[in-house]
Amino acid sequence: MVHHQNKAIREGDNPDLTAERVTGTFDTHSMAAQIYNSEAHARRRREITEIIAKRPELHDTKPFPFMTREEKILESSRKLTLITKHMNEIIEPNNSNEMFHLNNEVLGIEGHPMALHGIMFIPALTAQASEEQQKKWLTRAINREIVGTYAQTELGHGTNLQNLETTATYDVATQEFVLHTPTITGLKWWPGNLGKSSNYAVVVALMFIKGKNYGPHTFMVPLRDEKTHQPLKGITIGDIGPKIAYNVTDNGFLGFDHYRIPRTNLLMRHTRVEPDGTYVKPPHAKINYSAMVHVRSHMITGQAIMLSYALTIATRYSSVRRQGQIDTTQPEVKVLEYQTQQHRLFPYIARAYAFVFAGAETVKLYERVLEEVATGNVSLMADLHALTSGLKSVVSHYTAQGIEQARMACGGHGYSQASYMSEIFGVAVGGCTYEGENMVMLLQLARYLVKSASLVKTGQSSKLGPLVAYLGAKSDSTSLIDRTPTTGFAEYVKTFQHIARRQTLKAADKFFGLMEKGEKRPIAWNKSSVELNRASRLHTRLYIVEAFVRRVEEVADPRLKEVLTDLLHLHVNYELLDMSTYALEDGFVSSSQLDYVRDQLYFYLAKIRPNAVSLVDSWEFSDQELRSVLGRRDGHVYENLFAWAKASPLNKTDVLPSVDKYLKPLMESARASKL
Ligand SMILES: CC(C)(COP(=O)(O)OP(=O)(O)OC[C@H]1O[C@@H](n2cnc3c(N)ncnc32)[C@H](O)[C@@H]1OP(=O)(O)O)[C@@H](O)C(=O)NCCC(=O)NCCSC(=O)CCCCCCCCCCCCCCC(=O)O
Ligand SMILES: Cc1cc2nc3c(=O)[nH]c(=O)nc-3n(C[C@H](O)[C@H](O)[C@H](O)COP(=O)(O)OP(=O)(O)OC[C@H]3O[C@@H](n4cnc5c(N)ncnc54)[C@H](O)[C@@H]3O)c2cc1C
Repeated sequence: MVHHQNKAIREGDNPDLTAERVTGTFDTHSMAAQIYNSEAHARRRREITEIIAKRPELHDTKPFPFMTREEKILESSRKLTLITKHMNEIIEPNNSNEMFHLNNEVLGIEGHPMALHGIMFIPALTAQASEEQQKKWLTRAINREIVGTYAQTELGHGTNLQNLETTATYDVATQEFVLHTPTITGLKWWPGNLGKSSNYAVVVALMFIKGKNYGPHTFMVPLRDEKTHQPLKGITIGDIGPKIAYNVTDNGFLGFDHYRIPRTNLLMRHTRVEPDGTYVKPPHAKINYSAMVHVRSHMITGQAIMLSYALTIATRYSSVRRQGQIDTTQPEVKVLEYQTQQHRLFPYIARAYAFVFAGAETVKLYERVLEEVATGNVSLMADLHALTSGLKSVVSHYTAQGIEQARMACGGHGYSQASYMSEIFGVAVGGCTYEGENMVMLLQLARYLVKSASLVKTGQSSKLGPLVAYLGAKSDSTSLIDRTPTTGFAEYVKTFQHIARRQTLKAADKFFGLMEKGEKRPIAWNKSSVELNRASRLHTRLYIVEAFVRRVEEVADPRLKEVLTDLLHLHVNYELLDMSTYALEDGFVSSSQLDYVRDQLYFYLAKIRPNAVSLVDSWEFSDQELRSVLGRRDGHVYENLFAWAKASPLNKTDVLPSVDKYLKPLMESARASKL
């Protein structure tokens, strides 16, 4: 048996796809170890996939698009129960990476009844509950004796947490907090799994003590009777209805009618309220926002994975889809031969790699900050908040764009739910909104950038943190791209730094200038906000490039290094062209340099072409995880599309009741009236 570099090759596969895999120049298992940050993790992913493949009870009973929402929820609950029961046979206990993979394989991306339990409820209790509170609730939550969510957003307010309407008013006499929803707009609205699944929630409410508003605080709140699952007295609760996607998750509404909880249900690791109502403030004003920072840190990787789902589907399909000719004397070509198709897909393949590398760095920083905050050191919280605010916005935006490009790259079949593209898009694009609407989060990063710009302007550049140190450096007079013999990325990085620095300082100038002219700070901020957000995007895109460069520098295997270097070349040239307005406007990059950048882009599209399928195969998504007929590993698309269509519920009978009831009588009466 021949050992190929691409480990996805199997006998009997579509020969067009096998031909693509044979040309791969690197070992896809080794690349998976880069993507998943260690050989051990990549291997464990494969082992988990194999275990699941052998357990039919963990497979979908029919394709998701053929199920109603109720059926999906039932099916997902069935599988969730099974994986909870057999968890220790499949994954290492409490290994969140393995749990994430297990969930993606078995439950899929549409959510499940405990989605928010894992991603926000447990992290909120871990970071914000005191040790005593953790003994009471956290172990039960981890054991899944109770199911919880994170209830913050309201019908009338999501972004602006200071204006939430849900109040938690301290009653000194009974040592209780009274939770209350004063209006319809104060109803909690959106929290995942709040509607039907959860019996507890970490609720965010404005805390009032003796008439004083202490702002948003987090409370552990029982919602439903643990035995009957009926809503408790004083609680109004339900599902908010179907959404664009993510419909297995019961996003919900919740209202409180003077609902009492003990004082000790305020999460008290960092903040306390004494029995007499004395407030002990936390070491950082935003420490209660930790569950949001948790998701923002992890969702970068989650988004990269969803982008890669779509790219795997589109790249594999483009290798088996033949349409038209390039040389009219030759047979029809694979659509992947078209430069336009490559230009549509390959830069996003590069972005997906860039995002997953940036995501890994973000999680590392998050874990460090988590440890430090637990010991009372909050010094890195602002940096982490700025970084994750920018990354969640930029990455979710390009992920949604990339998925949509991948869908269109599949032509008509991309529009069929057999491709699964619409669900992937729908779930991923939610990331532009949840955990802080993208514009709003870019503006959070802009606050940090403006402060940094002001250090530069006042000659205090030495005080800049490592993420923004480049703002204090001097630019060359022009970019040296194509003017130096170096083959590295230093000139590109310097060019991105120049662009981000110039835009940041310019936007800050605009803001400070407006204030100097007498505008109040918030008005000046609003009038500068488009320019400020441009700066935030450029800063974040620079960070992503740098994270990519750092990773490529670390890679030792020469075959991996070569293909990752090709991808990085593609990335920097594509990014620079995409932001060429900024590069050209002060003459830092000339139009002839941009011609060079364009040529480089086309060169690397062609160079990557033989590795395209191996680059997407390296993510090692199983067919079960991808849930896409077009993206099948074996490339047998057409026969399976036909089988999929035949399985459509509409094809159960030859004549639909709607035809019997309406169309037949309509046609008959039309015929009769002609007589
Ligand atoms: C930040 C706000 C916009 C404003 O908040 P405030 O009004 O309180 O701020 P102020 O104006 O008073 O002060 C600003 C000030 O505070 C600093 N700040 C703000 N936040 C933080 C923070 N978190 N840390 C540190 N500092 C912070 C800020 O920098 C300013 O400092 P300066 O004054 O010095 O400039 C706030 O209102 C806000 O955050 N709004 C957004 C609301 C929001 O995000 N809501 C989220 C609700 S929960 C939700 O949406 C859940 C969705 C979950 C969906 C499912 C997700 C599934 C994803 C799965 C991914 C898993 C993948 C795993 C993969 C893997 O890892 O393998
Ligand atoms: C799939 C999904 C899952 C969710 N899960 C949860 C959950 O589990 N728990 C939970 O509590 N919430 C959840 N949410 C809610 C989510 O966090 C909020 O919808 C999100 O934070 C945006 O807030 P908003 O809806 O109030 O938007 P708005 O703030 O009303 O945004 C509307 C528009 O106003 C703009 N805007 C608002 N404020 C400003 C500003 N200061 N400056 C400039 N522009 C501004 C925005 O950019 C946007 O264009 C979920 C939402 C979705 C879509």
